[in-house]
Amino acid sequence: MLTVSNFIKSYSNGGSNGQPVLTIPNLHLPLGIHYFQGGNGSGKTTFFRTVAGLLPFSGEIRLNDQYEVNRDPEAYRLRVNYAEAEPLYPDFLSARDLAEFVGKAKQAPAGQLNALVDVLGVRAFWTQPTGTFSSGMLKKLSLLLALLGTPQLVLLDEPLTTLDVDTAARLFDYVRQLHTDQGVSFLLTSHQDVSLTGLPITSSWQVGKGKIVSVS
Ligand SMILES: Nc1ncnc2c1ncn2[C@@H]1O[C@H](COP(=O)(O)OP(=O)(O)OP(=O)(O)O)[C@@H](O)[C@H]1O
Repeated sequence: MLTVSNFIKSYSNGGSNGQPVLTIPNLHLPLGIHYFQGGNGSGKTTFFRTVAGLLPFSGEIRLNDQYEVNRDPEAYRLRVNYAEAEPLYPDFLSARDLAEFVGKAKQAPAGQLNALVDVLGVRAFWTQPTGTFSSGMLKKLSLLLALLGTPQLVLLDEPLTTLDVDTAARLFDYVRQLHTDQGVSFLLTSHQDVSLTGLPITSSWQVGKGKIVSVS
């Protein structure tokens, strides 16, 4: 499903003293739900943001042996969605403004947005400016945006953080269904016990010391 090769990511602004934050000679993730763990500052968000096509890097990231993130950016980004660990949006935009915009860009099927509004429980603050949102409300919105369209891969960075228990249960039921019925793959990070999601984890990975290694 996802192949990463000859990957080197450094920040050019002097972060990590200009040393690579992550080096990945070769990583192949089959269709599935893959869990990435690691301490603060180990590189999980850097990895997810790069796989989402948001950060420059050296190397190749290819989806389904077909779409390379830099060579086929439109096709790739139509198929790979990302929910940030700590989402931030322009204060004056409402959940509806953002969802309608992203829904169009991601070619969301008819009726999908309405269903996701119920899964994530965002109807109560649908037209409110995001500048007034609590951290949990922002999290729900970011998860909703990441599920719009027909992605083949969804990256969920810390989906458990700040999410209330009932919403988390509905979200992970929905994720399980997408995986089982439509073959959607997921990458997850969590500082909490990932078994709380109830999801079948295909593989686990440890991020640290500039590398990603398999956890058996
Ligand atoms: N925009 C940036 N500019 C420079 N350095 C950065 C930037 N973002 C992250 N880093 C550095 O990259 C390294 C990895 O950070 P990253 O945010 O990927 O870690 P993380 O595993 O997601 O951490 P956490 O669990 O705390 O969220 C850290 O050394 C951090 O200082």
